[in-house]
Amino acid sequence: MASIITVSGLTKSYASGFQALKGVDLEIEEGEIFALLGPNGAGKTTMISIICGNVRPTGGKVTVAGHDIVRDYRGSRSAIGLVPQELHTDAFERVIDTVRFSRGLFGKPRNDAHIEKVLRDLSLWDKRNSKMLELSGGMKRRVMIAKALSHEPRVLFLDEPTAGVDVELRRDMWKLIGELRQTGVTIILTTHYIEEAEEMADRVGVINNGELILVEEKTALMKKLGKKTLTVTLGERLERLPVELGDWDVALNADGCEIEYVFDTRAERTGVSSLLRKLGDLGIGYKDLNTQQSSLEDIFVSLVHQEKAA
Ligand SMILES: Nc1ncnc2c1ncn2[C@@H]1O[C@H](COP(=O)(O)OP(=O)(O)OP(=O)(O)O)[C@@H](O)[C@H]1O
Repeated sequence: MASIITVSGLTKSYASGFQALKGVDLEIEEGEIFALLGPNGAGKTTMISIICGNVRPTGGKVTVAGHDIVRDYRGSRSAIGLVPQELHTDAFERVIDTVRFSRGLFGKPRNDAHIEKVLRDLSLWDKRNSKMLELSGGMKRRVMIAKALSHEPRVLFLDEPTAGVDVELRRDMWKLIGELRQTGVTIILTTHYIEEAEEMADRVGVINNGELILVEEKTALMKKLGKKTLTVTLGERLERLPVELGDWDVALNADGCEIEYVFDTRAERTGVSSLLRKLGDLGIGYKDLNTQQSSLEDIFVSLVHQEKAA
């Protein structure tokens, strides 16, 4: 698939001398949902701000829809819709006016049909004449997305789209973002919520300390780096783990009714069959076996941890 954003050798040193980005290379494919993960201060906002033309890079090159972000700022910026973290709109402005106004900022002619489509897609059409102060928090967030989509961008940046919202609203937002992708827009989101990336992203990038330490298809990433946990539901409750199981990374859980064994799926010998044999030898019966892939969160924590150790 064609790239809609190309980032090569991107560096950023702030006036303080702090190097926030240390040579980032990244290609974003048209139509994908890309999640950028990273701990606080990793460089996510710096990178997005550079791509959107709000912060000047120190070195490297970025193009958006074929436009160089420095030499052709207007061309690249008009291909981008940015939904910032903070909600800022005039409390007394009507929904439809604030969305129309955003379109006007890009010098685009009025297009009522497009504005109506955006508001309908975001379930805001019924609220078009409401003042901003009359809306719930979730609706206000949707208005920010409507504003970002008002000038028909090809790429939508969402900076922590669900920061500080309740679980239900977060799920609504995920559904909405999934629906937006059906319209063909490329979506890049930053998030601290790993389950957000796990739920929605096609690819995941992990940035740490100004470096992109990993970019991978989400499913491949979870398979490749994942560990699995085998849960053995015991026939009878155990008081304690037999010493004979000391060779395996096992724990006794669920009040003595389950043994959990964490193993590396990539290992030549996972230890699963020998563990089960050993249980048989010890006369420990089981009722059920279940394996579970480790979450993106486990993978992320271990990646960042490895980097720190290195
Ligand atoms: N204007 C600035 N001047 C100096 N340093 C800055 C400036 N803006 C950001 N930084 C530093 O650059 C680093 C990266 O910041 P950035 O905001 O890009 O991180 P982030 O990954 O978005 O973090 P968070 O998840 O906390 O928003 C941080 O150490 C930050 O203190």
